[in-house]
Amino acid sequence: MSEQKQAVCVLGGGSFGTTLANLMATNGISVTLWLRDEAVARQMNEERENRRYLPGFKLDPSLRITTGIQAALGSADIIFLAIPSGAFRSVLQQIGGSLAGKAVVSTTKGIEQPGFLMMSEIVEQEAPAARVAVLSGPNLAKEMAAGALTATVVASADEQLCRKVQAVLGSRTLRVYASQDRYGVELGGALKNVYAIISGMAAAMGVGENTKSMLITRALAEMTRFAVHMGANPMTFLGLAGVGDLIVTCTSPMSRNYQVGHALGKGQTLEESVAQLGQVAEGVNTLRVLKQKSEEEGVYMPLVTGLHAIIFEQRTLEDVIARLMSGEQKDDVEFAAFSQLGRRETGQ
Ligand SMILES: NC(=O)C1=CN([C@@H]2O[C@H](COP(=O)(O)OP(=O)(O)OC[C@H]3O[C@@H](n4cnc5c(N)ncnc54)[C@H](OP(=O)(O)O)[C@@H]3O)[C@@H](O)[C@H]2O)C=CC1
Ligand SMILES: O=C(CO)COP(=O)(O)O
Repeated sequence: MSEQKQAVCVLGGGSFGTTLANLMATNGISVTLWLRDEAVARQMNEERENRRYLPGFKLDPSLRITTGIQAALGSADIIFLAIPSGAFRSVLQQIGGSLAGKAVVSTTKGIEQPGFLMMSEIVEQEAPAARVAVLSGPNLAKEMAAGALTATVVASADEQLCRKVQAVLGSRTLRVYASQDRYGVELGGALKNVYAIISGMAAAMGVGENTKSMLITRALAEMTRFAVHMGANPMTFLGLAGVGDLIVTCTSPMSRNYQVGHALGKGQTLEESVAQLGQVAEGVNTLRVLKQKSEEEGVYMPLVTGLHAIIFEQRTLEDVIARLMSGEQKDDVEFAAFSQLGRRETGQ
């Protein structure tokens, strides 16, 4: 069968699932989008628009939308998961047995606790006979839906699977790059959300351009330090799924994590900020998980520690900033990090 005849299923009818499904349907791929909410599915089928999560974008006439998860899987060869991390495992548990031999691509940017598990590791547990990949990169759903030129990364040790995903997703507006560092690509996507919250907060405080640049660059140093400690390839963090995604979410008010940070910086509580958003901001949970893991592993992460202190330990912004600025003065680029190339990637 030629790659163009692939059948695809997308699980999750939020902004990203809808965007990906629609992009592939526009490419001429046979796509079924599954979502759990009957009323939203009915509205989408009637009006050919996802008014709840992606208002203003018309859906391709060929895109099928259903709330029947087994019907959605049908004969699909590739299944994309765009379910928030908190619900990811429970959705897989409904269908794990049907995924043997299928390609399963996680697009979710979060971490499960306990276990500090990436979403692809949950796929391996719940659907052990599936072929697994992840998709990550600077991919604001609304911009992709609007046809903005965009690049993303598909990562898997299974090169043939990467080619399959490139074939169904790549288009005149979307370039899909391949990587073998699945762990690093996935970790990059999850970690940057925390720094997007910090950047949104800084923007709300009216900080200068030097400060914004310092934050993004030190965020990259901090996330790379952690990732290298965990066995990811540091070079991955210089790519689209690292610095690329960090830049877009730390600078764009379209990022939901940035929006939460901005609301916090304007003095709202965490509960108010999240409720006002009405969509998922994975960085809040990732912050909790990362703070705990960095302490267990003894990895120095002052930005994570500082944000955690503000959000969860009732410390003032002024106090945290004063501490960050008076810490020991260290080296700029930690070249030692680059001497250990991806233990997880090379299986060492
Ligand atoms: N939006 C973006 O720009 C991008 C998002 N991502 C990642 O994609 C993932 C999904 O995010 P996104 O689409 O943006 O989220 P949204 O907040 O836009 O939508 C969440 C979707 O998940 C559904 N959902 C929640 N819980 C369940 C459940 N238990 N079973 C079935 N469906 C459920 C919601 O359904 P309901 O309405 O019924 O609650 C809704 O359709 C996140 O990890 C995010 O980080 C990655 C790249 C870009
Ligand atoms: O991951 C994203 C862009 O790459 C989306 O970011 P937000 O979840 O912060 O909107």
